[in-house]
Amino acid sequence: MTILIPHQPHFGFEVEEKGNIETEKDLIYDEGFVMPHANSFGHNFRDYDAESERQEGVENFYRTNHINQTYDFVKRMREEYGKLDKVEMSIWECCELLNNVVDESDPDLDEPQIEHLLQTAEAIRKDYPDQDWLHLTGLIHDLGKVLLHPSFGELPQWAVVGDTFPVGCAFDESIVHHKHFKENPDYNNPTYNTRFGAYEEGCGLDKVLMSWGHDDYMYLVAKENKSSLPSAGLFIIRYHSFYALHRSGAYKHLMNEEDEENLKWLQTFNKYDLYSKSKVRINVEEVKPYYLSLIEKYFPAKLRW
Ligand SMILES: O[C@H]1[C@H](O)[C@@H](O)[C@H](O)[C@@H](O)[C@H]1O
Ligand SMILES: [Fe+2]
Ligand SMILES: [Fe+2]
Repeated sequence: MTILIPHQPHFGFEVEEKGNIETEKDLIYDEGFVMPHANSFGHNFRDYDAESERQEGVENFYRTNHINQTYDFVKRMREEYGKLDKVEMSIWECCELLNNVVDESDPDLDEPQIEHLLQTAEAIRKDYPDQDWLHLTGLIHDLGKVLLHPSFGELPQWAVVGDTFPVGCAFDESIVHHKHFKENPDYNNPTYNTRFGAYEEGCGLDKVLMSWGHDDYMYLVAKENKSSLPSAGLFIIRYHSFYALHRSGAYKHLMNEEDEENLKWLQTFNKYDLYSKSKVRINVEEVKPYYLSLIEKYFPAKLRW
């Protein structure tokens, strides 16, 4: 089976597809999975200009996010949260904790987070039954949102969720609500506001500081706790909110060869992350044993967060 994206703007990259589907009626396949044409609110997915009350909140979110995510801020957060001295818990305990947090940046989702995690993972599992690492990546990719929880200092939304982007070089125009960067102190700083800024051509994304949030934090948690997920899994977790790259093709000049390889998996993953968002609930108890077995395979029983 293949997930096909209706009315999808150009991706900027060739995405590996497992088949070609041309007409809308073809969107219905094997087990009846239908790619939704609209999100739960009746809008296109990721329509940041749709007029609604929810959008106003989303734009406010991005305004604060764009003003405050500076190079210095990101460095400080990476140092502080890289210590992993806040909590000790298992991956599943974290999934449960996440259920109490709300993501104010997302125009497509108002379901509890655990639903989104399982919807993503289960949709991938149907299409890629043999890639168990990718199922688990689906389950855990958003766990970094626990930073919103009181036991993590209750970080504000703008420091946890939303799309991410590099800091330390110019903010690309393709970033959602780009205009609000004008109020970011780095915007007028000549060290940080050029195409390369603090970086060099082909230096590799690992060298690039990304705006602070749930992606990079969860990557640090997985890496430091010695997860055996393959490099593509860690890359997906770390850059899944980097739409300027994986959707618009910006910042490619900072990538190295390994990034290019991993990006293919990220683009595959993104379809499931985005288009599986729906009101269809997954039976948690039914699928829990399967995911617990994957967690056991790729992670220690308790992790430092
Ligand atoms: O609003 C969403 C949400 O916060 C997702 O978890 C993140 O990965 C997306 O990039 C963002 O647009
Ligand atoms: Fe996310
Ligand atoms: Fe997600």
